[in-house]
Amino acid sequence: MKLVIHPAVEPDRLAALMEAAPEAEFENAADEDSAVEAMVGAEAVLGKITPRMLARADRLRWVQSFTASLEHYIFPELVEHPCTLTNMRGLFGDVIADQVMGYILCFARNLHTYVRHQVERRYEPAGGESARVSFAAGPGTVNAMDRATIFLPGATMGIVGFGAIGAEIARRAMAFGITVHAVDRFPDRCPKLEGVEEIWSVDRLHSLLAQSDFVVIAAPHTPETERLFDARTIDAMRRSSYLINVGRGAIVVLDDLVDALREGRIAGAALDVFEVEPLPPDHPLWGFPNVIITPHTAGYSPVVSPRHLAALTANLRRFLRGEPLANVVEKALWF
Ligand SMILES: NC(=O)C1=CN([C@@H]2O[C@H](COP(=O)(O)OP(=O)(O)OC[C@H]3O[C@@H](n4cnc5c(N)ncnc54)[C@H](O)[C@@H]3O)[C@@H](O)[C@H]2O)C=CC1
Ligand SMILES: O=C(O)C(=O)CO
Repeated sequence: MKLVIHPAVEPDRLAALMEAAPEAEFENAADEDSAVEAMVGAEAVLGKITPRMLARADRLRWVQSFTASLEHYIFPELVEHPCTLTNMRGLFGDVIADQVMGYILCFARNLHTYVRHQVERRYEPAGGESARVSFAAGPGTVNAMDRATIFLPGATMGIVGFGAIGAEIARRAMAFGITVHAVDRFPDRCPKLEGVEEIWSVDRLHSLLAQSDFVVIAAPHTPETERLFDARTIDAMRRSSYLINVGRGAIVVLDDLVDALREGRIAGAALDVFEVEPLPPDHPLWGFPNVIITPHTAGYSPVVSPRHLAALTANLRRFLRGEPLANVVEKALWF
């Protein structure tokens, strides 16, 4: 059986795939032209298939993407084609959830502000010296402390997209005492997690936003989620709440977010993904002290590469044995 890998993987990865499927013939295609050449007779593509590759396919039955998200993979002919498409959902849940809790702890305890202060050798409470607490100073000072911090066991989180990542975020948030709600395209298919208040359908997004101190986007970029967080949606959030996006950049309209931040219509944001990546150096988002920017690295961890290879080889074995594949996606939902 012939399989095309595109783009080509490292020799150690190829060796692991060959070991998992000694009976298969692998074409580790260095570029699109060689991948197109190799498509005749190929029954599977591991990685990215392009329209030119698909046009040459005569025996294709399976495409396994190397990523969880599919917006750069999917095109009309692939949606129409009878091959099965599988993705890499589920590899990143715990890793990305740790990063989300990192953002939340920064906002709750002002750690991002103190890191900036440290660069300036500035020994001062977030919110200025007037926010320093002295219990001898009488009423009012405690209010200043209240304004500068968030007590997590009293906080609420709204998760948009309650899949593998969303569920792990919820698990950690609940361990900090945060009350968690969510919306999802398919509430009935979501992981069942004790303690999560409710998982609503997406038509209740605005109710979710109205009651959340932290709004976390962990959904894919699909036609339904593209530009979902525009000015109208952002305005449904509380003025005191923070927007966190670890899903995909195209879900949040950055110009609208910048306007909301400028006008104090939300408290801040933490973003790992952007409409345009890399985020240009002159983008206004860089200038906000209440914004944390990470360069699409929320999924980085030493555990991810071994998990990726294990998921790939496991699905490859299933395919060769004719067993049902893991992480089959409904192509039409993505286009
Ligand atoms: N920042 C990063 O480095 C990474 C980001 N991601 C992003 O996270 C996304 C989710 O990954 P997983 O949790 O592993 O996938 P998953 O498939 O387990 O979860 C996605 C969830 O979003 C839901 N969903 C789909 N359309 C929706 C909509 N219109 N509104 C609300 N929910 C909707 C799905 O029903 C599903 O429950 C990926 O598609 C990718 O875009 C994934 C890996 C790394
Ligand atoms: O797999 C994905 O979708 C990613 O974003 C990996 O970083």
